[in-house]
Amino acid sequence: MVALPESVDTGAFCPARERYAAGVREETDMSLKSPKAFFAPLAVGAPQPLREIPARPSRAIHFFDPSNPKMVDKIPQMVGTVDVLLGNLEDAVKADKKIDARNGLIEIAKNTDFGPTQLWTRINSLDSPWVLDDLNELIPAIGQKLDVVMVPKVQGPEDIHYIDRILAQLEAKAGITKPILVHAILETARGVAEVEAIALASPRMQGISLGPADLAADRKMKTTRVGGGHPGYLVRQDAPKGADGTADIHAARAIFQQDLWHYTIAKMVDACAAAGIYPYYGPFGDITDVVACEDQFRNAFLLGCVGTWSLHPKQIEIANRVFSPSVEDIKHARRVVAAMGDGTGAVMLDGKMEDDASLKQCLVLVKLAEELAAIDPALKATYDAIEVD
Ligand SMILES: CC(C)(COP(=O)(O)OP(=O)(O)OC[C@H]1O[C@@H](n2cnc3c(N)ncnc32)[C@H](O)[C@@H]1OP(=O)(O)O)[C@@H](O)C(=O)NCCC(=O)NCCSC(=O)C[C@H](O)C(=O)O
Ligand SMILES: [Mg+2]
Repeated sequence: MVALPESVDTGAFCPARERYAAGVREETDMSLKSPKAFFAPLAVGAPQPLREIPARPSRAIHFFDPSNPKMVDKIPQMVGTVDVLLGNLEDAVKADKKIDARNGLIEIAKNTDFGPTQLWTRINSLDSPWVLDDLNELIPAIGQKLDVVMVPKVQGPEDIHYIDRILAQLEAKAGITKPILVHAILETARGVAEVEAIALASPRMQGISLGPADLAADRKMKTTRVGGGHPGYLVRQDAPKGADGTADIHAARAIFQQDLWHYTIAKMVDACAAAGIYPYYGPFGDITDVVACEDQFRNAFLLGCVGTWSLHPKQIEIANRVFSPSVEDIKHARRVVAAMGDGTGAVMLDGKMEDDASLKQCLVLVKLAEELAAIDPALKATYDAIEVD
């Protein structure tokens, strides 16, 4: 039993202090060196870290500015139509609105029943004058309702360790019973180089999103956009031979625009999959080009991402559709599952060989469809109506 020092204020009830006073020290491990210590709470009285990140649907992480009354008005009616509502405190919120945004988020969180919709926030960057107050004020006020804290401009695992410890201290002080998860944005060159270490930095790590705009600036790419492609990043078809046998470089040739983000998304997906956490595409800034937005989202879905950001209400429907397996995919997946019986061996289906590896891919889709159907009644009805021939 450890007695509290005389100097400690024993006024208001504080669960962490009570536990500390009772000598509950063995639950934490300050060394952080052994694999066992990885799952120890980082502050006495903080909730036990999760051993597995729950697979909660998060097709669209919808950004809103809690200092913008027009956006705030729309939040209650968005509950249930989007998987994640994210109160953004960082970029896109004007400097003189930072405090309003933080207070606005606290108000919305307190006064809204989020039902099946998750509540996330994006805090200010770790080098900003606002981040410490963001955490100090949000966690005691609404920590029990916050599912995930998104951390921008993460450079390496040390940034996650820093947030991890502060969250544990604040959770303990506020008596929060479920651990708040952490999501990193991949938007610095060093962050990309360290993505595997970031993904493994804490049991709180829920996932990682691509931040193409800041990443482009940090890498000194020569683009001026928020995500999406670029017409100059292309491959051109070979020139046909001219009459003199040399290449006719002026002949009409097909050009194929390439994906600027393929390498980074693939690297992020591998890091997340290896760590058991979830990868996301980020923002698509051309709000009017819903077609290219859908293409970018679909590329990310096919590569392994589970969701994306939506910046405008019109992007929510696109994300929900693209990040839900199609009827055709589920129909095919169920046929393969049925045809593969106990899952071993190989069979022919429509002229194609199916084996345990293609079965496993099909099971990824079937499992995702089940998870989405559990929270989306319209999608459930669609999937239930599928008839497998
Ligand atoms: C992009 C916007 C600035 C567009 O806003 P606006 O011009 O007002 O659009 P509309 O007139 O079409 O809006 C119609 C109504 O819908 C409301 N609205 C708009 N956006 C939202 C929203 N996100 N959530 C809720 N409601 C919204 C408008 O207020 C209109 O209402 P009304 O007048 O009553 O009909 C704007 O959409 C916006 O600011 N979006 C969020 C931008 C954002 O969060 N950016 C930060 C994320 S991207 C980033 O940070 C980059 C990344 O980190 C990286 O590095 O890559
Ligand atoms: Mg950014």
